[in-house]
Amino acid sequence: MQKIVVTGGRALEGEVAVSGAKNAVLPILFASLLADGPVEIGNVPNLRDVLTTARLLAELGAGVRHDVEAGRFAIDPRSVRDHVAPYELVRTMRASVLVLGPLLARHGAAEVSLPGGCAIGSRPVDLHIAAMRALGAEVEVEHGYIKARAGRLRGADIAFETVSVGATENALAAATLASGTTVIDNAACEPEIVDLAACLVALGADIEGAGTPRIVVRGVDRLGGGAHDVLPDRIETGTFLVAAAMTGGCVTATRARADTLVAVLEKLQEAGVSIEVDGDRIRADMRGRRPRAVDVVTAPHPGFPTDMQAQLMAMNCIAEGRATIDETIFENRFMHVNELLRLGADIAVDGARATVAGVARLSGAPVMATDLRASASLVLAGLVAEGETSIDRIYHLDRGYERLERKLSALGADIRRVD
Ligand SMILES: CC(=O)N[C@H]1[C@@H](OP(=O)(O)OP(=O)(O)OC[C@H]2O[C@@H](n3ccc(=O)[nH]c3=O)[C@H](O)[C@@H]2O)O[C@H](CO)[C@@H](O)[C@@H]1O
Ligand SMILES: C=C(OP(=O)(O)O)C(=O)O
Repeated sequence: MQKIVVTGGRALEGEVAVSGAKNAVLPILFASLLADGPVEIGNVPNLRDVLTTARLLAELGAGVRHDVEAGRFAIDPRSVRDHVAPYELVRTMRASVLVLGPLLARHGAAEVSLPGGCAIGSRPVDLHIAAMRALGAEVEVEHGYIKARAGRLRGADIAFETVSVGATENALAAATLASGTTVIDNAACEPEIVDLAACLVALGADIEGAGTPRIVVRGVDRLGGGAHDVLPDRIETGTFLVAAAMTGGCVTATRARADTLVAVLEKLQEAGVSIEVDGDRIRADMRGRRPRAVDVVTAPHPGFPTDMQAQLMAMNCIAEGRATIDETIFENRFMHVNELLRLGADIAVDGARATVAGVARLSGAPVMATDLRASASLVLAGLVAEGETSIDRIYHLDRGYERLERKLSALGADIRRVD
């Protein structure tokens, strides 16, 4: 199994180009199933989750061409004949549940394996199912599968009791082909929802309010082919900026979107990082300084993203002072704590709150990645730990970061992937 080996101590300097957002490209690729013409998606990151999505789309019968180097995907959904998303694929990628709405709306049937729990929490799908039912589908859960059937879906009022990114995306996609109008209340406001809506509109959908808690979708009879470029990954961007803050370096993230990560930029400024935004470039300058510890409470957008929590915790581990981190989205998203402790961090966890006291130095050790952002936090800690840190199980990292070790190495890190 591959590992990443980092030797800490180098300040990162230079420019790094941000890839397309994992959490936007996955719902968008699934939503292409709604169209009855070819769909071209650009700025597609080369990630394990994207390859899994391509396999799932191909398994359903879609024509799929993936130009990895150009970051382009061409999908022809007209040849889709199957409507089953099998366990073997779904279990490796929770976002597979996003195939439910598009398949149901376009083909009147979908069987999607329950994604199951994962390291960060139980991750139920009750809100996805309730939304499909509200749109007129019959949905049963049996033998580990969500089995849904419908004639044409009917527009409905859907008020989510909890903000869910995925359930909002499934409801939004399905509603585009429903008869009549759908109003989604308490919708997630993440930038990836806005990007999905922009792609659907490019295919001919009629959507208003994406990015606000109320989305209105007027159903149309068909979606045609079209093209869309995926927005930059705000979590990857944030990870590079934290790397600059932790190593006392100066990094410019290019092809980035500062407006999608305001809460993260504010926290970095509070930690003492000088942030400059110039168009699609974000520069984090921390030369000659050590970060101050900052309190963080994760929340739905525009709050501080749970997907940056582990990285901020890594920063607090070597910051000056003590700070608390409250994880309010997922009940078990502190899997990185035990591994950071192995590197010499001082962290105490009490329920959903971690209290981190900054230490003057971390020391390298073998550690194990448990989930995607936990892996990123261990790489970040490794960048400043004395000696060598080797990170095992990096298939988690490859699910959501494109060639992270190459990008960090280009910024001057001593990091390599080994077999
Ligand atoms: C592919 C993708 O975009 N993944 C992101 C998406 O995950 P995902 O869409 O799975 O996360 P949700 O926004 O749905 O989850 C938010 C909360 O709602 C709960 N919930 C969710 C659905 C449901 O049917 N019932 C229910 O109770 C979850 O357990 C969680 O506590 O948003 C998360 C929160 O920003 C991010 O961490 C993930 O990176
Ligand atoms: C939790 C994440 O992703 P997923 O929902 O795909 O597991 C993430 O991107 O940090």
